[in-house]
Amino acid sequence: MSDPQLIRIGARSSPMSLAQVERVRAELAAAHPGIATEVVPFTTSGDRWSGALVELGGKGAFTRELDQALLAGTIDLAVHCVKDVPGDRPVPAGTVFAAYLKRDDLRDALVHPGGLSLDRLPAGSRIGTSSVRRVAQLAQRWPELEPVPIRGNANSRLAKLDAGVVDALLLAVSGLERIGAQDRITEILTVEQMMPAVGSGTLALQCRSEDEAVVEAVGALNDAETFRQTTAERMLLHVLQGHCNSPIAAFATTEHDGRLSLRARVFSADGKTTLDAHEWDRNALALGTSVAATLLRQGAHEVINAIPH
Ligand SMILES: NCc1[nH]cc(CCC(=O)O)c1CC(=O)O
Repeated sequence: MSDPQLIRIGARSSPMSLAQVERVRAELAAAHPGIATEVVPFTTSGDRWSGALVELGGKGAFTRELDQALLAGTIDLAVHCVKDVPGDRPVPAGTVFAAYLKRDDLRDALVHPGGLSLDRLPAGSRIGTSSVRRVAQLAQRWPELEPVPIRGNANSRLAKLDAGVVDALLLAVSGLERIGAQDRITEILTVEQMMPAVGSGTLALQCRSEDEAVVEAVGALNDAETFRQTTAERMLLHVLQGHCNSPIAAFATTEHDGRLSLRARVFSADGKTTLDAHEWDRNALALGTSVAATLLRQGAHEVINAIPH
């Protein structure tokens, strides 16, 4: 099949999103020097709304408008953080994830202007994060710290931190690297301290399924191990059927012998209950299903449904 001449890429206008699109353009240019790319800017409902995301009426606040533009044919490619893609339902009909880029750092980081770590922060320190997963893990390990809801893109959160609205921020290492703010990191949290969300650090490239030339061209950017890991993580999320307020953490890695390892935790909102599972398998779908089943046997549905949503 012949290469498409032009690929129009839909991008949210935040600095992080634009950096992600520039990475995609660079990788596409290296793989297919003959294909031109064009960036089509978007503002999604998740970007416009500064309140709690749960009030936006369902998941996909950062992906819905891009899905619609893809299906309407005004763009050919959407770049998503896998972390922002709802996991309890299939990818929208008529679209396909044609590639997962090689995963970046999947850990979370603390940004504290005074340079302290979470263990050293004084009691009552206000930690800016709206992630139920991070809030539950803060409550579990650092109950004396005070999570404070904060929204907006990472740059605006850093500006709020500098203005003294909060004392510190929890943000993804990969996101801070993408906006060139890695020098603001004061502590990188271990996966044991702060288990990452499904899809952390991974970008997915979404195309129209019928657009075979684009699917094939974009497929050249796929990283095979990231694909396996993401498949296992998203299968777990699909089987657990979490809602948008579910504190679920999970990450897959590839062992030296080629098997996948998948660790997952489900937390109660107050962090007092933690369900934990860790299994290995060569088959990503079987592994995601099995780890989810283990968590369900431990009572994951009860823990998930006890949280208002
Ligand atoms: N929730 C928003 C979001 N979605 C993806 C990233 C960063 C990149 C990633 O983890 O893949 C972020 C910011 C953050 O959590 O700090």
